[in-house]
Amino acid sequence: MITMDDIIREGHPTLRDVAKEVPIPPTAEDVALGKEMLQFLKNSQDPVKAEELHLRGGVGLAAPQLDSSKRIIAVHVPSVDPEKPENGISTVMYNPKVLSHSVQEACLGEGEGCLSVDREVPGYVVRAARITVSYYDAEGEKHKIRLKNYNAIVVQHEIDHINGIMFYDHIDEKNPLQLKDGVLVIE
Ligand SMILES: CNC(=O)c1cccc(C)c1Nc1nc(N2CCN(c3ccccc3Cl)CC2)nc(N2CSC[C@H]2C(=O)NC)n1
Ligand code: NI
Repeated sequence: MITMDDIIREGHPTLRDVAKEVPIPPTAEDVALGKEMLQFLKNSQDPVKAEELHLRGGVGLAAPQLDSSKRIIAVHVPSVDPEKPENGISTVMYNPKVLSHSVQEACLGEGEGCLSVDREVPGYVVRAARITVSYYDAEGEKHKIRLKNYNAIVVQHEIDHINGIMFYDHIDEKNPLQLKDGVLVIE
């Protein structure tokens, strides 16, 4: 079971590597890793388990954060509206790829956090508001999905990880809290 001890922190060189594509269909090892990553996110959002296992809450995790330089990400974003479960996303993506994105940009109003960054880094992380992503699932089936708002932000944050990019690389150092016109602020 993955705990915080398995998550490498900023400064560890693997976080800056470009991760390698995994064979499709994924190997049994990569399927097991993906399952563990998703379970970690679910545990991290469960008040009892998070307390018991001292987990920081997360909605996304990338294999490089476990010192495994592979293009595998897990996202478990609960829908804010229980009546619309389809607004959340819970899946493991193998070799995810952003096929296209909106010109429109968006950011989280409260900035971004990362399980590999043990400090608050204030500032807006401006990303595409909508993306079209292709990826393979654990069975090796290809998917092509459109994401928007929070789901799009999270998947972009995790795909950054498999490209060696940290969220604060996107923050404007001079004006971290300045917003260009037209950037959608997601609360
Ligand atoms: C500096 N200000 C901030 O961090 C920040 C500050 C306020 C609000 C937000 C919204 C912020 N931002 C931010 N909050 C999150 N969570 C909110 C808490 N939540 C969670 C925690 C516990 C149980 C269940 C859950 Cl659901 C887990 C997710 N997650 C991310 N990111 C950036 S994209 C990948 C994603 C990630 O999983 N990071 C570990 N950013
Ligand atoms: Ni992160």
